[in-house]
Amino acid sequence: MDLAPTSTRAAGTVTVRPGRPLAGTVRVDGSKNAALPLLAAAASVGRAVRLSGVPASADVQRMLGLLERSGYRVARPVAEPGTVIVAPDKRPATAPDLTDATRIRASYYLVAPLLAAHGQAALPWPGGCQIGDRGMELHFAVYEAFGDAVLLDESGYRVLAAEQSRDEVTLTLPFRSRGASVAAICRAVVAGSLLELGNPNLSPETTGVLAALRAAGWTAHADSRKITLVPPPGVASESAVWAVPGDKIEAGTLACAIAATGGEGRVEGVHGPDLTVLADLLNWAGVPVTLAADAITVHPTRAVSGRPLRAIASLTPDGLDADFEPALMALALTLPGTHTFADDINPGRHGNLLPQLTRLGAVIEELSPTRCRLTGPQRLTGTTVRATDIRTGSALLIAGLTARGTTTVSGLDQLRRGHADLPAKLRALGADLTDVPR
Ligand SMILES: CC(=O)N[C@H]1[C@@H](OP(=O)(O)OP(=O)(O)OC[C@H]2O[C@@H](n3ccc(=O)[nH]c3=O)[C@H](O)[C@@H]2O)O[C@H](CO)[C@@H](O)[C@@H]1O
Ligand SMILES: C=C(OP(=O)(O)O)C(=O)O
Repeated sequence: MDLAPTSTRAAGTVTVRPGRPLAGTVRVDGSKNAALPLLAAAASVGRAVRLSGVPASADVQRMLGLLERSGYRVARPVAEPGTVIVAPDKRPATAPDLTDATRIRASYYLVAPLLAAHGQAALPWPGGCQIGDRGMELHFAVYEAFGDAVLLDESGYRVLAAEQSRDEVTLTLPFRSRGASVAAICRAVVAGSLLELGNPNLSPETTGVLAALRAAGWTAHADSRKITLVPPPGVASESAVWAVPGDKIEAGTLACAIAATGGEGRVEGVHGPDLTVLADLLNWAGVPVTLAADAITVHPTRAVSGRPLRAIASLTPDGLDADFEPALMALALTLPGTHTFADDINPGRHGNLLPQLTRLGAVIEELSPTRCRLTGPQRLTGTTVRATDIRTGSALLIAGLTARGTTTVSGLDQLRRGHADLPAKLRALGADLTDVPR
């Protein structure tokens, strides 16, 4: 069963009009970028895992369909929306058709589950947001460190499992790739190997997988130097119970939207510490926010700070997640001061985002293809714009809330890849958003 990624009834375009400052309380969904690696880890552990908080976003639904076709049973208890139970299934007689793996970046997480089910993984090159050249050579170095063979061609890649699993695998990543770190963790789980991974990614999405494995019997340690993962001494058969954390990017986006309209509100259902870097930036720039264990609150702005926002995406521990940057840019257009932005991780992001904001009248100085500067506040004027990728879509909704007149945002299918329904959450805070029927 392919779990239909996008409802054909869902609007492809939305109109946004400015109105009252956003206010109220809203709850985020589970995080796409946390759910995807947790699903891969669940399929890698070789027993049933009950995962709650699984969002209805299109990429996650597509991943569930891919797992089903890869040899995993995916049950959805009707009485528990958002919960799935992933368990090994009978191995399909024929090689699975995974051509739609090309639609999402995170299809790379399927390698370990496929190796567990079939001894090999044959996948097309991944897709997802078109935000620059998005390599996979670190993933291949990971598999080779486990003794696997990797074969590449124009259409995709094949990983053939090592004949003999290695007791211990040690490798150091050249940079802190989240995808390659999770790939190494899931591969170690399938191989039953002890893993020492140097220079790891320590984003909450990666450490969340380690926490889930700990709950299932693995011993895991992570610091900025390395991740150590030790398999459990025996084979456990009881099912594991994991939860997808609330979406930190959705929470940050909603906080930026509230702040951009000069409103006040509370965004719940998120792990507060995941928003520390964002909250520090907002407070510095004069947007008062407070974090609780499970929420971020945006308070009314009291004084105009004029302090420059510096939103520099980074893979280092405690760095700013690149996916926050577009929403911060839309917010900065309302804040006094000269603000700087950089996303060297996703080199095509600004190439998507800046032309769309410019259509709304934003004046942004491009310092390089990945760095820019703008001085706020700026007066935007509504026009038609396009959500070329998930986070550009989020930024355009925020910008539309502050622009004069009507902003028409098309390409909502992109936005829904990452958020089941971000417009509905904005409406719950009072935003004037209207779906345009297809
Ligand atoms: C599904 C998911 O979680 N996607 C996120 C993930 O994407 P992505 O999978 O790109 O993230 P990684 O952290 O693995 O990679 C960071 C950068 O290094 C590049 N790279 C990575 C591996 C490799 O073998 N070769 C290579 O060149 C990637 O193309 C990317 O430009 O992190 C990005 C940066 O935080 C986020 O914007 C994405 O939302
Ligand atoms: C870039 C993103 O997604 P993906 O890596 O899945 O394309 C994103 O979530 O903003």
